[in-house]
Amino acid sequence: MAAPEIRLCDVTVCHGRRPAVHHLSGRFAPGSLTALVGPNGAGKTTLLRAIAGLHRPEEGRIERPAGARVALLPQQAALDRQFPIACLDVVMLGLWSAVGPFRRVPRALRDRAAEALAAVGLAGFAARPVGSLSAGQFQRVLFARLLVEDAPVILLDEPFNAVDARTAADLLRVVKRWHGEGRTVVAVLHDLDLVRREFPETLLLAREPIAWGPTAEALSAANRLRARRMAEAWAAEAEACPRGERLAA
Ligand SMILES: Nc1ncnc2c1ncn2[C@@H]1O[C@H](COP(=O)(O)OP(=O)(O)OP(=O)(O)O)[C@@H](O)[C@H]1O
Repeated sequence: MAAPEIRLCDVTVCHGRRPAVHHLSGRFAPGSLTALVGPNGAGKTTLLRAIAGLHRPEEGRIERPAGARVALLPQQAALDRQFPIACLDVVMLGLWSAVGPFRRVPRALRDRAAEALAAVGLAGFAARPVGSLSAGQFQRVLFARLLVEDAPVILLDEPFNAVDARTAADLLRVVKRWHGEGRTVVAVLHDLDLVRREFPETLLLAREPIAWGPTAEALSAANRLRARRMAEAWAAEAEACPRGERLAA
């Protein structure tokens, strides 16, 4: 799979006037596997949403080739599961770009969605309402949706949160398969041991970029300390500094 490059050019993303990501530059190389780490409130979710095109940067640019598809796995906590929808229907939501809105899903694609459920260990769950699933089972359904979406760029927001060790190991295998297929994968993670073991690249963010590169270097003790200090020092009411001011500094 030919994954596109994603380039961030001096990107600042705000909520209101407050920056969640401040003057970030760098690139996700095609086919790279990157952990996005940082303290709570460091801007990780906001950055993923901006890369997915759901939040426009106030300053700077996020460059990717026109038409390059990006799939996003949101945090489970951000999703409402109390609506009457079956597992297979959730998986088929990943087909909307192939099928189009309000169109009947062709048989072959329905079969593909059922195969994706089986691939994440949920064969026989097609008709189960998602409200009846455990957190780990629901995460498997969301991974099945990503499987059918088949995007060259995959963004995962805390993919192993609230799942047990076996589910995490199964889902990690899926992530590694995507990486092996040449897709570009970015995952927000808090488990630094897991990051060191499994993720070759790391972007350490504390609203300001702290480090971006090979994981061992990015997660050095000095960088982690700098990230913690930056997070503690950031005033909640601080506003973004304009680019010109920054360049002059
Ligand atoms: N919808 C919103 N409206 C206003 N402020 C927001 C909104 N979403 C996030 N923020 C603020 O932006 C900052 C970054 O939040 P974000 O969720 O991107 O951080 P995070 O690194 O993903 O945090 P965590 O590790 O806790 O999930 C925080 O100060 C947060 O309060």
